[in-house]
Amino acid sequence: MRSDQRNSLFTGPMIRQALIESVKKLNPLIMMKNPVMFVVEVGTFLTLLMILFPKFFGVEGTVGYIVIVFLTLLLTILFANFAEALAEGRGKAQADTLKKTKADTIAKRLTSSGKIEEVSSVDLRKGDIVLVETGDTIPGDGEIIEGLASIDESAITGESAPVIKEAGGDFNSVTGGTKVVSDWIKVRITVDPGESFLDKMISLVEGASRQKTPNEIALNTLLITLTLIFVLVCVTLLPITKYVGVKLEIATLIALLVCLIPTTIGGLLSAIGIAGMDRVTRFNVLAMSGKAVEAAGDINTMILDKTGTITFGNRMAAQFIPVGDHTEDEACQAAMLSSIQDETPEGRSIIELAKEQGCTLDEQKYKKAEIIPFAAETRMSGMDFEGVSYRKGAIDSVMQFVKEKGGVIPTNLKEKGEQIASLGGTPLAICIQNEIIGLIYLKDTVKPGMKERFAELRKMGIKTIMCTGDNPLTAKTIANEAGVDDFVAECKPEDKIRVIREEQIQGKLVAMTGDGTNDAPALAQADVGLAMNSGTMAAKEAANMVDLDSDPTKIIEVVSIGKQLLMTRGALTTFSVANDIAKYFAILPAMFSVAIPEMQTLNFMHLSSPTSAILSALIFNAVIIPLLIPLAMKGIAYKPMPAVKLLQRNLLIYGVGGVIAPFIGIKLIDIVLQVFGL
Ligand SMILES: Nc1ncnc2c1ncn2[C@@H]1O[C@H](COP(=O)(O)OP(=O)(O)OP(=O)(O)O)[C@@H](O)[C@H]1O
Ligand SMILES: [K+]
Ligand SMILES: [Mg+2]
Repeated sequence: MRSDQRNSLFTGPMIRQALIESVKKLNPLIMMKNPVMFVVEVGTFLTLLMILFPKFFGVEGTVGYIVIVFLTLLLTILFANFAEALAEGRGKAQADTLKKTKADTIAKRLTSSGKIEEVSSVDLRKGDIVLVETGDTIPGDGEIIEGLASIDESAITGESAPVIKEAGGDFNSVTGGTKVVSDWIKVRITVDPGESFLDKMISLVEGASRQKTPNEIALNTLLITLTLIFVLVCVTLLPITKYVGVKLEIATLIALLVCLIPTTIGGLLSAIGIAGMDRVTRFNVLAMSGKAVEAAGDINTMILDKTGTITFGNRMAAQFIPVGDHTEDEACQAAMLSSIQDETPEGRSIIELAKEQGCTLDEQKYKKAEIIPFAAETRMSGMDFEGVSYRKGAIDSVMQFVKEKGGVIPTNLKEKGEQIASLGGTPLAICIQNEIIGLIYLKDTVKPGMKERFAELRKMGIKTIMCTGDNPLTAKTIANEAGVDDFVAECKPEDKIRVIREEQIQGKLVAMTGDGTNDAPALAQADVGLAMNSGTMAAKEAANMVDLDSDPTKIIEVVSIGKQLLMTRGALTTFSVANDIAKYFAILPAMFSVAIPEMQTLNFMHLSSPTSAILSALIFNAVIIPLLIPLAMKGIAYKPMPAVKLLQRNLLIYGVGGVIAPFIGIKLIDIVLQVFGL
C-alpha cells in the first residue's frame, strides 16, 4: 500500500480509466443514486429528443441553440461522473495490487493425530491449525498458538522490516498473505474463506461496500429539496412568461433549471467522500466506514491504553527484588515457578532472566500442575501444585490474594514497589501460598516523539486520557513522560468502557486506541476505535479503523483528514449554493429585460443577449465542476484553530467567493461567445 501510487495523485492510466467510467456511469440506473444529476440527465434527454424531432416540439428555428444546450448539459454530467470515477480510481488500483497477494497457497494443516496434510488455503476453516515455516506464506488469518517467528508483512503494511510475532500476549495475530522469513509457528485459523482481513481490505479500498454517511444522507436530502423547489419555480415560470409576453423555449427553461439546482456540490459530493477515505488509506490506516472518518473529524476525547500503544509493549523482566527476609535467589526461584507455561511475552522474559541468573527448574516435576493463565480481570498468573498456590501479578491483586489466605504483607513491599513504579516500570509481586517473596521489575519504554504528538492533539482541542491496567504510580510516571492530559490506572476492560461512556454522556465524541483483547469492548464502544495492526484479532475486529503501522498517534492524521472532509464538503456546498443564487440574478434580468424595460436597471452585467446570458451561465455551471475537482480530491487545508474562526473564514472565502465567481465567469464566457458570434 505504501508504494509509489501513494504519492503521485493521478497517473495517466487512472485518468484514462476514469474517462471510460464517466461514460459508463451515464446509465440512468446508476445515475438515479444521485438525484440532482439525474434531473440534469432527464433534461439532457429532453433536449436530445428536441434535436431529433424538432417538428414535433415546434423548435425548427432554434435547433442550433438546443444543440449547444444539449452538449453543455451532457458535459455537466460527464464532468461529475469523471470526478467520482477519478476518486474511485486509486482505490481500484490498490485493490488490484492486493488481489495479487491473495493468490491461493498450500497450507500445512495439522491433523488431530499431529500429522501434516497439505491442503489449499481456500479449504481452510475456522479452527484449523496450520504449521508455517521459514519461506512459507501464511495461508489465512489467525492466532499463533505455539512458537515465534519473524514475519514480512510488507504485502499488507508496505513496511519492509519484518516484525516478530509470538504466541500469547498482544502480538499473536497473523494475517493471511504475509510471509514467515525465519523460524516456525503454529497458527489457529480464525476466519472462514472470504472473510479475511485481506478480503476486507480489498473491498474497502475498492469502495465496494461504501455506504453514505449520515452526514452525506442529510446533505443529500437538502440538495433534493432544493432541486424540487427549483423544478417548481421553473415550471411556474412558464405561465408567468406567457403572461408578460416573453417567449420561453423549453430548452431555455431546462438550462435555467440546471443553473439553479445545486449541480456543483451534487456532482462532487461522492468524490469528496471517496477521496477522504482514500487519504486515510494513504496514511496506512484502514477505515471500515466513512462514518468513522467523519466522526474522527469531530473527536473531543481520546482514550489510549498504555502497554503496546504509548509504550513499545515488549515488557521485559529486568530484575528480581526480594522483600521481607527473603533472598534474591528465592525471589528468582519463585518468579520462575509462577511463570511455568505463562505464554505471555512477560512470562517468557521472566523465565529467560531467571535462567540467566542461574535459577533452574525441574519442569518434569510440575507436569501435573494446574496452570492459572494470566487474565486482565485477575491481573495475576501462576499455578497450583500439590495444594500450594504460586502466583505473580499486580501488587494489589497479589496482596489481596495473600490476605485472603491469612498471610501478612512484608513491610518493605510498598516502598520497593514504588521504586519500580516511579521509574515507569511495572512491578509484579510474587507469592507462594500466603507469603510474598519478592518483586519482578518489568521494564517498558515510551515510544519516541509521543510528547510532541500529544501536544498537537491538545492544539486541536482534543483531550487525551491514558487508561491502563497498571498501578497508579507507574501510570502516573508514564503519563507524565508521554505528556497525556489525564490517566486512569488499574483499569479492567469494563472500566475502559465506563470511562468512554462517561465522556459520551457529556455529549463528547470519543476515540480509543488499543491493541489488546482487553481493549476490544472499549474499541467497539468508542465512536472511533483505532486498533494497532500488531494487536490481537479481537481488537482489530472490534475497531472501526486499523493502523497498519501500529502508531497510536496516527489518530492525529485521521482527525485532520476527518476535519478536512467535513470542511471540504461544507465549503463546496456553500460555494455551490452561493453560485446558484448569483446565477439567478445574472440570468433573470437578461431574460426579462426585453419584455419588461424596468428589469434593465437590474441587468448590470450587460450580457450581449438573453440567449448568451443563458448559455454563458450554463457553460459556467458545467466548467466549475472540473475546476473544483482538485479541491474536492485534496481537500481544503486544515490548520488547528477554533471552530468559530474556521467557520467564519470558510464562509468568507466560499460564500462570498461563490457569489462573486459566477458574475466574473459568466461575463468572460459571454465575451467569448460574442467573439464566436453566438
Ligand atoms: N503475564 C502476567 N502475569 C501476571 N500478571 C501480569 C502479567 N502481565 C501483566 N500482568 C499484570 O496485570 C496488569 C494488567 O495487565 P493488562 O494487560 O490488563 O493491562 P496493561 O497491559 O498493563 O495495561 P494497558 O491496558 O495499558 O495495556 C499489568 O499491569 C500487570 O501488573
Ligand atoms: K447549478
Ligand atoms: Mg494491554
